[in-house]
Amino acid sequence: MNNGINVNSEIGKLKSVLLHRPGAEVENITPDTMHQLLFDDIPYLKIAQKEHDFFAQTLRDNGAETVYIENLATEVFDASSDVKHEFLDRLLHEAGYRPGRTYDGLTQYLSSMSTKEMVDKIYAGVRKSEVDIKRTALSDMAGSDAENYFYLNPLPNAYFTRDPQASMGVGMTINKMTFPARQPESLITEYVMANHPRFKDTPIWRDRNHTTRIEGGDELILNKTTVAIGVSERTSSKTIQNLAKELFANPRSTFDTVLAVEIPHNHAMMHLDTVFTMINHDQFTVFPGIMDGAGNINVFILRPGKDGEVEIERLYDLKAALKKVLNLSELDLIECGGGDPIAAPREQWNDGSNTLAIAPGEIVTYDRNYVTIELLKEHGIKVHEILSSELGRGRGGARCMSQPLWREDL
Ligand SMILES: NC(=[NH2+])NCCC[C@H](N)C(=O)O
Repeated sequence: MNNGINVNSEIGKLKSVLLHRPGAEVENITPDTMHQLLFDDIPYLKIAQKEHDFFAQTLRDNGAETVYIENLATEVFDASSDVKHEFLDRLLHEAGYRPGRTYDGLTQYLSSMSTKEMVDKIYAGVRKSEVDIKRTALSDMAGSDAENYFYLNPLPNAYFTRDPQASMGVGMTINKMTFPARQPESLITEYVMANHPRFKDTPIWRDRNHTTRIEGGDELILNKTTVAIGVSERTSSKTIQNLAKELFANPRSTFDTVLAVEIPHNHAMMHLDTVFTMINHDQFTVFPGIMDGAGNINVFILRPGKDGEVEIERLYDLKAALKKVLNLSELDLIECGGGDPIAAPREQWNDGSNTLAIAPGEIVTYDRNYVTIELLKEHGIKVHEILSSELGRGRGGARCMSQPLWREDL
């Protein structure tokens, strides 16, 4: 076991990774709620679990320890009932409950379970019909509260462990998520990071108690000194500048360059890693749809400036910007779907650009994106294919489903 965090690249050999096995929460999606829950369909849970287990086994077979966030949270709450009760209080507060009949009823209900059952229940969601709370207010009977079947909504996106936090060097960002559907996920991270002995003394570069947003799918570690961050539907430019300031100033951080990449703001490309991933020292996957007709895209290089300020250089060419920050004379951008006008968007939609590097030039990716896979192989990449019928319905691939905790340094 490797204690703490060590992630100084996207491609160093993967030694330890944080996962969440999809559970009952996935069966608490309905056609009425799926869009608000950020899903495009309702996965078949039994198959989604099989596919997820296959993914996890692939990572273990290749030398990575798989750590499940639900187990870390259970360990934390088992170790201290004070921490457990403080967490429940925060969770209920953030869901809008204040001490009173519903708050007390939910606290009692959740505390009566074993800790593991409680954690699983928090992911699954708590239905109104399963708790005995007298409901007498008008809002219980009329309006949108009455229409909602849940006291606590399910967290079906939790198997995309990439997003609520991001390992960066020896530290982490714990993220303020954009949509309410995902906000409790990073509260769980906060409690794990603050209380699990495994992460004692881990620096938190930025916590979730902010109004501006960032998500892990936008945070890519290019090397020990450089991160790329998407300006996206989920991550704001303000957050990026503030985080850059913190990374440049904090003596425990090794980062002195942030590359901000502006991508279209829409659901199919909600994070940078849905359109761009690093797979080798000088090789990347990229979805051509992020550039305009002339091949341009807004990229910004942020570096330490005078008096603790951040200096910003604007460029319009992703390749040129990457060469500059990585100090490379050549690099290989491999287009999703080979850049074909039909195959590229189809495979991007199914996370063809969302690859997880487990070593330099060696990746894990969904089997269904065969056009991209062929091309990757032609470019010398070693590909481990994983099953993808159900998992992809939540719009995330191998990178989204994994949060590296430890990579070997290059
Ligand atoms: N790193 C990623 N690209 N994660 C994908 C997350 C997908 C999830 N349904 C969401 O919308 O939040």
